Amino acid sequence: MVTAIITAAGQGRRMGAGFNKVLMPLGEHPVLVHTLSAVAACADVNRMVVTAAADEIEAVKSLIVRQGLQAVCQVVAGGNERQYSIDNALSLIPEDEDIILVHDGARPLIDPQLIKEVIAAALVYQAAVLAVPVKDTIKTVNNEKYVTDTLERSKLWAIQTPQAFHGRLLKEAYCKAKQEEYLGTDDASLVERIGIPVKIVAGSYRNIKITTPEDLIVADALLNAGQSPKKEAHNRMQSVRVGIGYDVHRLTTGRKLILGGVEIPHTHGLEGHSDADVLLHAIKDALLGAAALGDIGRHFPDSDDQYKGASSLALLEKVRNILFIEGYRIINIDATIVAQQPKLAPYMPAMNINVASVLNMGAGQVNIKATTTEGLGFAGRREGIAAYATVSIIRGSSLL
Ligand SMILES: Nc1ccn([C@@H]2O[C@H](COP(=O)(O)OP(=O)(O)OP(=O)(O)O)[C@@H](O)[C@H]2O)c(=O)n1
Ligand SMILES: C[C@](O)(CO)[C@H](O)COP(=O)(O)O
Repeated sequence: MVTAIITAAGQGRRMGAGFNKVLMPLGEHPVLVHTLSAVAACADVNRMVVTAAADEIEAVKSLIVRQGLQAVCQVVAGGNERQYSIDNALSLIPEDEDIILVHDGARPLIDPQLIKEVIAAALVYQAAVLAVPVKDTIKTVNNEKYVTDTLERSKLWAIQTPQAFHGRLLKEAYCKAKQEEYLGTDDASLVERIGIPVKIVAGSYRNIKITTPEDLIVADALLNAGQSPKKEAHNRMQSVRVGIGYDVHRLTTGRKLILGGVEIPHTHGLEGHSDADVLLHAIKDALLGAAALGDIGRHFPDSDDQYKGASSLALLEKVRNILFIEGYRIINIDATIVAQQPKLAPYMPAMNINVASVLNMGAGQVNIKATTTEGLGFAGRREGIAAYATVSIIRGSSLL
């Protein structure tokens, strides 16, 4: 289960509007409504806990009801600092929650796909945050306003929210910070203090935090510009890449024949360390290849017992997460199975659905086909089955 804490209990002092900036209008709705809608649009988030100032709880509850989110959204009173608000929210979340995600109510332009990516990264790395490379030169300055140091920009990233963590880990980090009276400006800094490495996931320059009055103007302009592919592409350095995968497994008796995650009745099955799903192996190699991330042997070595008999569909999901973490989305997959027997046509639709659903793709983005070799070669002699796959992926576009 994934719970998202949405922080909305601030006062908006730097905005200087005299009331909470997350309740200020942006386009047709208050800032907080944009944020809640974006988080609710991420299918990987199961429920939300929203922090609200004691005297704004009713206002926040009514926004939640207006959005029809009351079944999945709880409201909790905030504290004097962002960190204390989150501490209150944590007390409503079960000890064994898989992932707890924290997102600023004041970041209304978050792309639901980026929420998905940071959750996927947290599942793999325990702790993950969205971030973008800084654009300005950053210097440290002393109390007399003299520069004391110029930091090396290539190593500097501006940290955003959402930030996602294994549930127990975030609770432990908050507990330690409380005991030691440490006050951080983000959640990852609390986790860093207990010695856990935090993984960076490429964020977006659109994901601004509404803090001062000009931020509202910028957010309004970005909202009006919508999901302009040109702007988003420019911001996230769009690039399309292709990959190829090829695999062969020997046919043998006493094994199941599994292709595209579908068990196919046959006299023979494929030999292998995992379930030997030759089609999914070719697709995974193509995906990793397109992202220049090696191959399945590197990520899931057959010398490792945890992959003995492993489901290739489960490993395909891991490959998807690896690509998400690197900021890639999959455009399309085309694959061919080379098998003399059995006849595979009746099983193609089920294979197509399996691949598309695990990779969060539409059925029309995946094409699986099969051919015989007219009796020629190892496939023709029914000694083995081969599969070829080509894929294209894109980085830096929210179009898919
Ligand atoms: N005690 C607090 C302080 C902040 N927040 C929330 O945390 C997010 C980030 O905080 P910030 O931008 O600092 O908001 P404010 O505290 O409202 O702004 P300011 O610091 O200018 O007063 C905001 O969504 C804010 O509502 C919160 O839930 N509880
Ligand atoms: C968590 C955060 O949004 C990461 O950039 C930021 O640190 C919040 O700071 P704030 O002063 O509470 O706005």
